[in-house]
Amino acid sequence: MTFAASDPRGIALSMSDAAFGYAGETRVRSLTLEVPEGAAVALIGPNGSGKSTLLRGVLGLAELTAGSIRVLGTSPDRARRGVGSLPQADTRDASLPVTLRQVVTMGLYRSRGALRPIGRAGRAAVDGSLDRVGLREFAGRRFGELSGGQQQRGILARALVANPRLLLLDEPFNGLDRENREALLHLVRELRDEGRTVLVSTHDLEIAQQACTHVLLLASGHRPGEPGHPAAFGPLDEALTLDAVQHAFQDTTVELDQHTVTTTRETEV
Ligand SMILES: Nc1ncnc2c1ncn2[C@@H]1O[C@H](COP(=O)(O)OP(=O)(O)OP(=O)(O)O)[C@@H](O)[C@H]1O
Repeated sequence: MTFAASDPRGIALSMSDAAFGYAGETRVRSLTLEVPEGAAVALIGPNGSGKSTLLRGVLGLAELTAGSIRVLGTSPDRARRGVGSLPQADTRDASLPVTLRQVVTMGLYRSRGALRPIGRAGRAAVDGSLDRVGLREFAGRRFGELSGGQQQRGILARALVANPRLLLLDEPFNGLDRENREALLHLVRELRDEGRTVLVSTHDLEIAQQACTHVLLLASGHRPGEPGHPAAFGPLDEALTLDAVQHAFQDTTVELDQHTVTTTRETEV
């Protein structure tokens, strides 16, 4: 199924001065943005700037400590059925004795409930999702025996199986070899072309340029422990400027348009 963008396009995600955090403590703040349906947003920022926290906020798993958020026209909790997510690789437990097919099938539980039989349509959705990431032949393998790149694609198949309108991918390119990276870039473009909305966090500006329509650059707080905040948001060619990158990546080296940019930390706050 595709979600062809109507004209004018719907808004998949909006935030108004939103802030997210844990136990009442804000970790990323001042988020005001509208993401049109069918956009692919690269979420870029240094370690600790709040990329994962923001993605968890969209899922309703991090606390909204200020402002407001609407996901697919409703609250994060109500929107969950329409949202697929790929958490960061280090948060997964690959030791469970389950097959790849079982892992992907878990992606259907949210929409059907774990106790209802999956049925023919569900099995077809699982097969389709495995085909999509090129892993159908590995369906019966134990998940923990697959390579890191294959596990990543397996989790992506789990995120896709319930036909989500919004996909949240947390650092999906980390640790991928060139072949897996190209396949994933291709898939992100394909999902976008189908009218789905994608938010993908990455440290890699090249990925943003190759697969995304929009960029949200996050900067760390001015002092250690302060929450991250946006340095820029908008269509890629407007928002991904050297100034914004320098603001976001203070005191680090990044690459933009094949140029290596070394930025220095501002002494003023
Ligand atoms: N579950 C949690 N409970 C409390 N604080 C947390 C939790 N998860 C993250 N944080 C804190 O929130 C801040 C932002 O972390 P977050 O993981 O969102 O950043 P990030 O930009 O995704 O970083 P990275 O690029 O390293 O993954 C950090 O100070 C981190 O210590």
